[in-house]
Amino acid sequence: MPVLKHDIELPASVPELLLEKHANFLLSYGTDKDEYMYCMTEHMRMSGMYWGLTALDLMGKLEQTNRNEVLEFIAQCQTESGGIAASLQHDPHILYTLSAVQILCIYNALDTIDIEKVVKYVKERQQPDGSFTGDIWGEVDMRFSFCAVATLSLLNRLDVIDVDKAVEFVMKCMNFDGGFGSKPGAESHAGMIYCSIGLLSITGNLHLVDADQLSWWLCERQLPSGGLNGRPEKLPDVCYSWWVLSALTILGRLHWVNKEQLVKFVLACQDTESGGFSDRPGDIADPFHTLFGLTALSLLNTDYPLKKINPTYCMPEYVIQRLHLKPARLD
Ligand SMILES: CN(C(=O)[C@H](Cc1cnc[nH]1)NC(=O)OCc1ccccc1)[C@@H](Cc1ccccc1)C(=O)N[C@@H](Cc1c[nH]c2ccccc12)C(=O)NO
Ligand SMILES: [Zn+2]
Repeated sequence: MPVLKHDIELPASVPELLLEKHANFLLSYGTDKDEYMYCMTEHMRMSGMYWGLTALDLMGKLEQTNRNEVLEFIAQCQTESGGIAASLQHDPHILYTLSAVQILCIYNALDTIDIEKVVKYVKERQQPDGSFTGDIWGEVDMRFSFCAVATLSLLNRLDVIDVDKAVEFVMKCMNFDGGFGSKPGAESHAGMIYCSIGLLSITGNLHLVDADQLSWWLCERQLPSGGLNGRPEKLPDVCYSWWVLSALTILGRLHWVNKEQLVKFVLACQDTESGGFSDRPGDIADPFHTLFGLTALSLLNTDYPLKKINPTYCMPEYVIQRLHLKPARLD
């Protein structure tokens, strides 16, 4: 019987949090506009900026960023439809509309865009069955339901959609294992569980899930290396620390994971040369995994000097409080 290899060996010793190196990695990311990775990620530039800015704010480095340049870029990415694109000359999409609104909330600069037109664009995405399309081309995915509800709640405009129908569609995506997939019948995935629990947290419907069964499935993601995967039989990946831990925090069962082992795994994902975090020890660091490595350490209440992250919005807690938002949690 072949031994299935779904885990990795951790190095004997792992470095402490290299905070300054991670700040420099993010601050210098994208300075060389011709750099290969910078060009290859243009189609999700707005999300990339959200990952970098949120991570820098958690490390207390937001004042070292070029606020005016970012606000100017976001204003130029808003299209006639009201939706916001990932980059100049790209088409609007609900994923990047959320990322843009998240950045504007962090900078406390929502007046940079036409809010009424953003609200109209998001409202138009809702289908008769309560689901949401990502853009005008009609792809439905439960991720987009979370994007719609998160965006509208940040703008205090949840009144423009049918929230009950939105919740009804999310619950159709729940599986027998207590998890959630991208559509009714799709297999459970930690990222989708984050989106469904986040939407239920914002709309005050957490009573609809079986917290014990779902939390058990989430804790099953932890492997001997201490890392978490996104589905059974998959390799551990530092970004799944976020998808799993944020959902467990909202469900009031964060203490069910082995914190010490997970912290060791996350610290092992740091790139001691370039700075930043990679998905697994030894891989290339990127802004996406850097944000989710830091949010994991923030949720796990380590002694490192990081601001608190809000598990529902994946934004600094002080920003959510400034907006007077109180997403629900089970205690
Ligand atoms: C498009 N993405 C993905 O598919 C990543 C790929 C990956 C990274 N490590 C393992 N796979 N997967 C991913 O984000 O899966 C988690 C997930 C999936 C669906 C819904 C929510 C989260 C990543 C980008 C990426 C691509 C390739 C390599 C590294 C990062 C991505 O943009 N993820 C989205 C996931 C996400 C986060 N918050 C959300 C809120 C609503 C909807 C989606 C998201 C994101 O971070 N948006 O800000
Ligand atoms: Zn990952």
